[in-house]
Amino acid sequence: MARFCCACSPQSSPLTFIPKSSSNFRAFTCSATRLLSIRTPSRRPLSLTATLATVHSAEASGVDSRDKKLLLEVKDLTAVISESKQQILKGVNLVVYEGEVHAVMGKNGSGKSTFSKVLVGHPDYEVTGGTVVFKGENLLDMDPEERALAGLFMSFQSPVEIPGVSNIDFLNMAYNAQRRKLGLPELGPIEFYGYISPKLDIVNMKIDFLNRNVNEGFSGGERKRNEILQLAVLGADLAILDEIDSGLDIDALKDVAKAVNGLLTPVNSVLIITHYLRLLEFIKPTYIHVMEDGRIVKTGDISIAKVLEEEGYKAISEAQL
Ligand SMILES: Nc1ncnc2c1ncn2[C@@H]1O[C@H](COP(=O)(O)OP(=O)(O)OP(=O)(O)O)[C@@H](O)[C@H]1O
Repeated sequence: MARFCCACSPQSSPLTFIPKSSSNFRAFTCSATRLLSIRTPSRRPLSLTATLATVHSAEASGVDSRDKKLLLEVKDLTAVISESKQQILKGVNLVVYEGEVHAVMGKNGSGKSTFSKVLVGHPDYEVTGGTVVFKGENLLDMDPEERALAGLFMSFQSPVEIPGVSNIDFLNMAYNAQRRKLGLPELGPIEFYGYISPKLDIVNMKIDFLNRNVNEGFSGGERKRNEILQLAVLGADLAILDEIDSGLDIDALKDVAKAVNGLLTPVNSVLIITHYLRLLEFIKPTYIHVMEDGRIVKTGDISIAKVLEEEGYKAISEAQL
């Protein structure tokens, strides 16, 4: 089933709801506007060298990749900022199979969000090299809407507000746009209410949030829950969650992690961008990648996050020597 992240007007085809720039989340690219991861020498774990090897995901697990279906394959991806032509991604390689949870960690400014935005086709960035294959198709050939319809969902680091549009109307439109594309009948307001109501429990959100304008006046934590609600409504083969844990209190973090875990199936995958081990203790990642200066420089298991938490990124750099 094809899935996507957000949609626009009831008349328009479903469109990926992409903020124009990180600093101006009220500007959108589509007709949505109208709508509205070591060491210190003495403490280095024995297994560290193996853990920190830069390896292909399947090789890292020892799992025979023939048993799993390939979902996403990124090879030598390079990208620049469209306006300035400054290179941010300098050759990203990543392989995601169905049912896997990948976490991308890395210092501020290492390129994590840029990588995820490039995957969903954000216009702020221009791909200058490499390939991205998603479910056997060339992702880079698709516009953002097609990427969403192909099953890519992204929750942004700073979810946008949509003044004048209620959450339930927005989600209903998005869901119906998806159904139209699939040749399915649309759900009217009452049917959609029946569909979405149980999903509120997944993210522990009160029903009142459905009638409020999208993200308007929402606290940071409420915005993040709302993002996961969108994911629960629309579904995704690959959900990219950019710092879904930022600004969450402990209970909210657990709720969001539980919701994400509840949405995981053997055939879909999650790419989580995070700075903290605490989220990864709730959503157990299959692999952790460390991004540095626009490249994934390390791949391994949860122990990477543990070492990072204790010793910081210096440990990663030292381990490379
Ligand atoms: N649209 C843009 N315009 C100007 N600079 C940009 C733009 N997008 C990204 N950058 C720059 O690219 C670099 C990587 O940014 P990015 O947001 O991808 O980092 P990050 O690893 O996600 O950081 P953080 O952990 O702080 O969220 C940063 O130096 C950032 O300032």
